[in-house]
Amino acid sequence: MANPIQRVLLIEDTESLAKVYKAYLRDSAVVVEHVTTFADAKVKLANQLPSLVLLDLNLPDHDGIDILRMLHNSGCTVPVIVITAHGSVETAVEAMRLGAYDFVSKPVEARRLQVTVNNALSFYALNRLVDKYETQHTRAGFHGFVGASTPMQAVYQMIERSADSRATVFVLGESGTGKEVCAEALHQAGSRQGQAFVPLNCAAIPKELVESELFGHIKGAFTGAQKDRQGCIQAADKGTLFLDEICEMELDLQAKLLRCLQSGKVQPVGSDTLIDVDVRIICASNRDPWKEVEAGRFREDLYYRLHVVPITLPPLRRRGDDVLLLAKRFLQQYGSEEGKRFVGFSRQAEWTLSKFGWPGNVRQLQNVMRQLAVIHPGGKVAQEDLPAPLSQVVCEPPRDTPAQFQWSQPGSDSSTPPPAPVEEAGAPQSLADIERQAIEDAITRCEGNITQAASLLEVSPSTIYRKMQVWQQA
Ligand SMILES: Nc1ncnc2c1ncn2[C@@H]1O[C@H](COP(=O)(O)OP(=O)(O)OP(=O)(O)O)[C@@H](O)[C@H]1O
Repeated sequence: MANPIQRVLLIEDTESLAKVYKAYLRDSAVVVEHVTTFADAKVKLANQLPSLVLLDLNLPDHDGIDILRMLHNSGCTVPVIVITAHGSVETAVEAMRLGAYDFVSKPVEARRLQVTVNNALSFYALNRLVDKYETQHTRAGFHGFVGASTPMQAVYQMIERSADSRATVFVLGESGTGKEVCAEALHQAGSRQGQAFVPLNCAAIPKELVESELFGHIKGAFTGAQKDRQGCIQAADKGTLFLDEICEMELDLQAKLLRCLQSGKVQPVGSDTLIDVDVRIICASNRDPWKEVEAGRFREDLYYRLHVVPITLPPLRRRGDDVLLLAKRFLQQYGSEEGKRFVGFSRQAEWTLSKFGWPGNVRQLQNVMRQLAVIHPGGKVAQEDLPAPLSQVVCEPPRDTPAQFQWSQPGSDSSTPPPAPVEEAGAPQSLADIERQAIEDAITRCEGNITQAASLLEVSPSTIYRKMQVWQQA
């Protein structure tokens, strides 16, 4: 297909020079439209954007740099080549700052003009192609993420858009959905990527030590503080601090964190000195932070300071075919670590994987695949090869009726379907019911020990406690 005609808008108040430039560009396969004033240029640009603007800064009715400023402020990516007789360094710098593609001093040589115009047009065409490709292309992964589902495309876009900002991102999502992966992606996709990424899990550290972990301490600040120690905030200076499980932070510490964020200064425990820091904060929680505010466990002022850009990670059960994409990727990875080659799953195994509720999300899927890679000899994985809790699921591939699951009774042989016909099996269960049943079953099997049940299901105990709280309130 022939290339479309490229339109060049020439903004030049001297008619004779305009004629010269048009002559120079005669062989460049462009149509040159010429205006002599700022006002006419504005009208032309408002009617139709050209492929390129050739701009003389010295116009009779206005400073030409304002054309550049106008295009820049509107986010327009049309390349602008600035031509001026008054080629001062300041003007050149200002023009470049406003996004000018090139800066050409008068008298303009024919070859110089032809080369810069042709280069700018190719550059612009390429940029448009990349933009088109990026918006149309569905990504099967992004930084540490694997996933091509629509909800994950929205997550990738949010990460891309907020990566370069200093605004705090609050990552929300159930346990194991990839909140830390998201924080790292935000760091890697942004301009702080070469600097430190410091994660701090506020729930994993004894409460009395969190303050010193965050702000650092000086020697003698408390018993056991034998030397000065830098905290995470200082360690993340110029980079990113990831505060995981932020809702677990004590209220008095929340107040100190807020002061630090507002002042941009950190005060180590036991010290009078305030130290300047430049840190981008990303925080995460698997609780709803606003509910924590309402319950009086999270400061409202800190909530507003942190909850600037929320990114919610969908649970794995809402990611459609991503389950299989992830399962295959993990199995391949762990299989090759075990020196085995896997060729995928049987149809029924795929169906079970994709219809299972995955209460522990990607982390649980990861662990199931790791287990499979160890216990399975390699090749194709069948339904009966799937480890617990999937092995306990009797599933029936869909016919005309909705998908259905049952937990097999103790003593039954899951490797020998045939699955019960839908009518005999009772009413179809929702995913929430299946998840509840799985959790209750695990708790019974572990004789009420929540920690053991959590480890059996590959989720954190707090996930189970949270679910139980929801059931009690229902
Ligand atoms: N989309 C994904 N692609 C590949 N790996 C993933 C994805 N999501 C999560 N993971 C992996 O799953 C595991 C759990 O992820 P991560 O720790 O980020 O979850 P989390 O939401 O922070 O969990 P928690 O709330 O329990 O802290 C990690 O090993 C991570 O690498």
